Amino acid sequence: MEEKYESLITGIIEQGYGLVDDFLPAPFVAQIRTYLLAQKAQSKFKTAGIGQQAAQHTTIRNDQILWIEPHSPETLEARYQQALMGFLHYLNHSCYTGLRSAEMHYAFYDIGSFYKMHVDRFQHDSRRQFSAIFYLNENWADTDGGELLLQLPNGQEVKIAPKAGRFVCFRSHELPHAVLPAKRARLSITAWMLK
Ligand SMILES: O=C(O)CCC(=O)C(=O)O
Ligand SMILES: [Fe+2]
Repeated sequence: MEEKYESLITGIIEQGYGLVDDFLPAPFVAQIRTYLLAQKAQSKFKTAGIGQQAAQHTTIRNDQILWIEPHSPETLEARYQQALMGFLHYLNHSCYTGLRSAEMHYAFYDIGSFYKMHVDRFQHDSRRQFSAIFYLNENWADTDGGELLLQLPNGQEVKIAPKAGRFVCFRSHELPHAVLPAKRARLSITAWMLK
């Protein structure tokens, strides 16, 4: 994993975001995707909100989410948490980031769902330091939309397709970003590393 962690950090420092493909092996991605869909089928997802009161503003975002509990007893979730915490500890050792924990949820963007331009930090809570998104969508085509749109510090915009196994990370308070409307269901795990 170290090479992947290094490449993520270099990306964050040099261009404002890090991206690696095959963050975890494809069979794992397929399994956790199936698990997500099973949770969805059991109506465990809720329409996402905005801010700490989680008020619903479906003109800003209309995805559905399911929080993953810390230290999950579910093996698949524990494996993802292990990989993410590995990165968190690597960041602390190499960049003195002082991160303590992570919070994360599954996200399900149904056809037509989006999340308008925003930053990930709450107004009165600055604990969120890094945002990290792991995508679970096999055979995502350019025509499927649903890209993550990043507004980079240099003024450029980049569009990132939510392809299975892809992991993207950036500083939560620095980088405005949006999710463009998806033309097919778009599945992911979003995490925040907290101070
Ligand atoms: O799924 C993505 O690509 C980004 C999600 C996001 O910005 C968020 O949940 O805050
Ligand atoms: Fe976000």
